[in-house]
Formats: sequence, C-alpha cells, structure tokens
Amino acid sequence: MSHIGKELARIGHSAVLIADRRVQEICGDVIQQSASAEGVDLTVIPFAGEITYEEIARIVDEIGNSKPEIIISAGGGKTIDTGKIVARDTGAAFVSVPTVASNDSPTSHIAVIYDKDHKLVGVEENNGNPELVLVDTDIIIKAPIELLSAGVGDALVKAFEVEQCISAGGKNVFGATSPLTALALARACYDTVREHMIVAYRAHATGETNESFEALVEACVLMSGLAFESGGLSVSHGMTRGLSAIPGVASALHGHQVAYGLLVQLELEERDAAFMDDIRAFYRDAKLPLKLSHLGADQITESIIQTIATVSAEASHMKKFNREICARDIAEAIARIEAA
Ligand SMILES: NC(=O)c1ccc[n+]([C@@H]2O[C@H](COP(=O)([O-])OP(=O)(O)OC[C@H]3O[C@@H](n4cnc5c(N)ncnc54)[C@H](O)[C@@H]3O)[C@@H](O)[C@H]2O)c1
Ligand SMILES: [Zn+2]
Repeated sequence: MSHIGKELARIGHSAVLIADRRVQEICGDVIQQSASAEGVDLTVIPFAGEITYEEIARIVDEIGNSKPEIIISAGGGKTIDTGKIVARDTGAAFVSVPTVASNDSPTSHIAVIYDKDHKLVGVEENNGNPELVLVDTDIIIKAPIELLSAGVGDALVKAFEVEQCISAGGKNVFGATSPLTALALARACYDTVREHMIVAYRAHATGETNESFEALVEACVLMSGLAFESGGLSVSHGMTRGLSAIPGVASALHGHQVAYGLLVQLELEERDAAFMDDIRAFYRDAKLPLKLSHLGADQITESIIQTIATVSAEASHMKKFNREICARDIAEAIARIEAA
C-alpha cells in the first residue's frame, strides 16, 4: 500500500479517496502519506456504508467543481462500486483498493446499486475497467474470515457459471461471446481455490501471509473478476435476485449468497451424490452456507421457497443455462438442498 503514490502519480496529481471510517483507520494514513510523497493531492470523503443512487449523488455533490483526476475506492464491494460511478460521473480515472477479498468487484467495470432496504435497483457501468487495482495481502489477512469465505464462494462458482453461459450461447458482461480465455481463467480459479483454501485459512488464523494465502487472494480478486466479466454468469448469480428478497438473507454477504446459488445450480445440473458430497465437504471447511438458515433465514416455509424461486426465475442470468428453467425447477432444487 505504501507504493500507491507512485502508481497514482502515473495517472494524475489530484485524487479523492472514498472509504468508510473503519477502512480509513486501516489504510487512510498510509495512502495519504504515499500520495503526498509523490506530489498527489488527496482529499478523503467518508463512505456512509450503502451503495445507493443517493449516496453516489451525495459524493458527486461533495466533489463539486474540484475535478479530481482520480477517484480511489478503498474497502469492500459497496465502496468500490460506489467509486466506479462517482468516477464516471465526475470524469475521473478509477482506482480500486480492495481491503477485503470478499468478492469479484475490484476489477470489474460494473456497479450494482441497491435501495436502503438492500433491494437491487440497478446495474450501472463505468466507462472502462479500473486504471489500477491495488491489493495488499498484509491488510486483507487482517479482515474477518467471513469476508474471505465470501470471496471463496464468489470465486468457486465461476467455473460452473462460465461453462453454463458458454453452453447456452449466453453473452458475457460486455454483451459479447465469452472467449475461451475466460473459461480457462474460471477453471484455474476453481483449481486454485480448491488447492489453497485450507492452508490459506490457516495462514489467516496466524495473521501471517504465505504462498497459499497469496494464491487464494489472487483467485478471489483477479481470476474471479476477469472470469465473470469476460466469461458470463448463470444460475449461481441469478439466485441472488430471489435470495435478496428474503428478510435476513438479504443482508447475507454476496459471496455467501452465490455459494448457495451454486448448490441450486448443481442440483439443476443433476450432479450425482458423490459430487455433491465432495462440494458439501468443501463448503464445511470453507465456512460456506449449506442451508438457507446459514444465510440468515429465520424459518424456512413453503412460501419463502416460492418467493426465492419466483423472483430468481426472472433474473436474466437464469437464461444462461443449457436448458430452460422455471420457478418450479428452482423451488424443487431448493427443497432438495434444504432436505439434504
Ligand atoms: N460490481 C461488481 O462486479 C460486483 C461483484 C460482486 C459484488 N458486488 C457488490 O459488492 C457488494 C458487497 O461487497 P462486500 O461483501 O465486500 O461487502 P461491503 O462492501 O459491505 O464490505 C464489508 C465490510 O468490510 C469492512 N472491511 C473492509 N476492509 C476491512 C478490513 N481490512 N478489515 C475489517 N473490515 C473490513 C467494511 O468496513 C464493510 O463494513 C454488494 O453491493 C455487491 O453487489 C459487485
Ligand atoms: Zn459475484
């Protein structure tokens, strides 16, 4: 992180840093010092915690006519997504500094916007991908394990989603046909997560990074991000629509929601018992959710399952599957997962 000033100076000489209070405490000073050592003038605007159109407008207002050349977002996916659209609306370059490896937003050009009740209300696009993605594993290793496990969930699903998207002739996030490179990355992402998760979690417990931790973070941030944006998504991410409609589950971390979504996708793919047992064992070790209750649902009723299934069935990602799926297929898959 102490090298960020040098990188920023290649892009411009005025910057706004968006970060919540906690993240400011973690890395605000080092970013400030490194920027000023390289002649980059930096102002901090605190992030209020939720990515809404109102929050984006508030920050753009606060920036006013000062026209910074660079917007830096430091933190989790919400701060990063907010910065992308603030950068677009103020005509600045965008730099992302993930301080958690909790999902695949740091490298992408899109931002997912919610209302105050966590309901998804839009997907916006920055004009391009971030100018720089700066990852410091010495900071990421100090973030809570739940956030890392969410990143593992978000990374694990990509191989299955890109495969489905390609087999269905679906489009990637740019509206183009998925290149084979994206499939190769998605598979490398899966293999890296499977190979390194246990040793990386041990490193997390000690607070000292090792090769496995570096590899896991690379999979969760870089491979996962490039794989989804160029490869396309499918059922696992489509399920976040319906899951976000359930109180309690709505506030579960994105990576945990998609991990549950993958269980649904694998049921729809009619994977055999040995395959599902292997995945479930991995989920237990990786601290990923196996049931809706692990995502924060109070009680699992028929009506909750119906709501998740009906709302998810409408998601466009559901069409990127090798056969047509309806709400009833999804409800039956959820019922099998809950009964397992
Ligand atoms: N645009 C994309 O491509 C994309 C992809 C996936 C997810 N997302 C979005 O990402 C968001 C979810 O992101 P998230 O799961 O990171 O949640 P989040 O942004 O709420 O961040 C989680 C929390 O982690 C804290 N935190 C950050 N760094 C920390 C550290 N080092 N130590 C301790 N705490 C730290 C933050 O203060 C925050 O409270 C959702 O809005 C989702 O839609 C976007
Ligand atoms: Zn994701």
